Amino acid sequence: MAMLTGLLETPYFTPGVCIALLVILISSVWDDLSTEVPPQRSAARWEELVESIQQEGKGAMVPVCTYVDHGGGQSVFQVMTPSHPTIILHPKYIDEVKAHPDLHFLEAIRKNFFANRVPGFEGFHAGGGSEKGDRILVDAVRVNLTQALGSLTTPLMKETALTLDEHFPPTKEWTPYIFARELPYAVGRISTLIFLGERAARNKEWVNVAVNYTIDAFDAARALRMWPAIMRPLVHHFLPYMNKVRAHLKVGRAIVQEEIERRAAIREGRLPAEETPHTHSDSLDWFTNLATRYGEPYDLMTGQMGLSLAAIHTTSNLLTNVVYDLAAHPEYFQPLREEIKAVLEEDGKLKKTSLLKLKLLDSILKESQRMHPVNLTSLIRIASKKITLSDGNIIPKGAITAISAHVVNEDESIYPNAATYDGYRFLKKRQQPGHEHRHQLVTTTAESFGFGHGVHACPGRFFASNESKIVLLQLLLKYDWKFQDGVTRPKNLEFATESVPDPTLAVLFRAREPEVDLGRFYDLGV
Ligand code: HEM
Repeated sequence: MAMLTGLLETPYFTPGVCIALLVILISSVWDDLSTEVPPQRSAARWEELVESIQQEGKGAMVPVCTYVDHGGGQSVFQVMTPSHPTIILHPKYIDEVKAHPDLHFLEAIRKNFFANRVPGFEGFHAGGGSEKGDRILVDAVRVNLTQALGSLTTPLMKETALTLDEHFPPTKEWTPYIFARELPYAVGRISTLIFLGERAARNKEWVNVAVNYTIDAFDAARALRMWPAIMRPLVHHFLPYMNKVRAHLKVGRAIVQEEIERRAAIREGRLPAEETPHTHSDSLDWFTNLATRYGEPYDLMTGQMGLSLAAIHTTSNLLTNVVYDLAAHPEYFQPLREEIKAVLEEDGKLKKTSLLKLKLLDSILKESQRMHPVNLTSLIRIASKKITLSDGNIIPKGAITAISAHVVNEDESIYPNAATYDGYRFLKKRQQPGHEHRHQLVTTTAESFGFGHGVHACPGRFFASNESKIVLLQLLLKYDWKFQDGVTRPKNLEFATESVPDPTLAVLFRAREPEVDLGRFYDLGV
């Protein structure tokens, strides 16, 4: 006690404590400090970005593709993105990167989203950082979801029909919809049916969280990056965007918890089984089983947010690009409808294999993805060691890297007339002997990596493909759509590495009589 009193009385005590606290603070944010983008170079809020990009000359960020085009043929160079300096690699390195043991995908995401140091970004760190924890989300999607696809086509067909009727009520008159803004809620509902069951899918509060957590978390990250790293542990408490993100998590957690408890009550006989619309095993079951198998604790709620982050806006982005591309090329409507009609009539019901037969639809999706990938780079990684590439180029330890996608997507030797939209492009490629499977939407290669490539290639792409085809086949049979008079296919908004279809454009929709009675393919009476 006397020693403690003596210590408190020394003139070194207060400065010593202050220095110790400063050291703790600096070391806790050192990772961010060491690679900080100066706040004035950080991107503004999303709405401001859209506005600034639309008013030419005020762009807050220069798109990465500008650097690639003007990079003087360099195959490795560094750019500032809103989050970190990023080393952009030419696609010729893709085979070296795709399975490199010292280049890590989830670590890169963790770094971009403050490594779980700021409450609110838990959805980006669903696995908690352990190897087994991280595998739970990936395996749930790669194994459980993909294996279930065969039994999911009918529920997807039904939910899509109900969802489209709600979000795009069919009318005889041409009706304008801001499609890009409305679609994420439709995709959010349809995806939730598969991830979390019917009750959550029909719960608007949940769909709102699932859709807006992603948007607000990206905004919050941008807002937080406007502050120097050393200030972030303090300012995050006061930023309105951060509070919004944390509010989403709170609402989402309550809904997931209620669903968990409801299912437990049914299992234990406290609620009658018939009250549950839980018709198929879903991510709550998959996560729980995998967590038990791997002996790893797992937060089911953050797993859900991880799924929403990965699935909703990526799929909506692809579908919006297809809708814009088809509005610009209405000559594809008829052949697509004929293909769908032929397959539905031949199969009598929509099977997983029916979707494989929709080869023109597959080609159309892949062409839109080629011309408008969701990200202008792919295979984003962080180097855990200094890496020397095969040609001697060096990636320093701790650097974030990404492969430029548009160099390949616009390569005339791979895609002749690359700047011209050709909905038949991949169908024709598949017609070459031996190439039947090489050019499907879900196939990733060194020439087509909109879903990534290699060990981290998107495990959700089989589901995304099926879901997209089901939404499109219903849109095509039930509606005509077009741009308003004088409007042409809007250019996507590109900033840093992101590419987003114009989120403000009104597309005109009008109901039509489907060639096939779609009611036969699902039972809306349930
Ligand atoms: C059109 C829709 C989609 C696109 C364009 C897309 C794209 C991607 C890309 C580019 C990656 C990173 C791959 C890499 O770096 O090598 C990725 C990873 C991932 N995606 Fe998707 N994705 C889509 C839909 C989905 C869906 C629907 C799900 C879930 C059901 C999903 C779950 C995941 C997961 C869990 C990862 C992480 C993989 C890992 O850690 O190894 N994605 N996705």
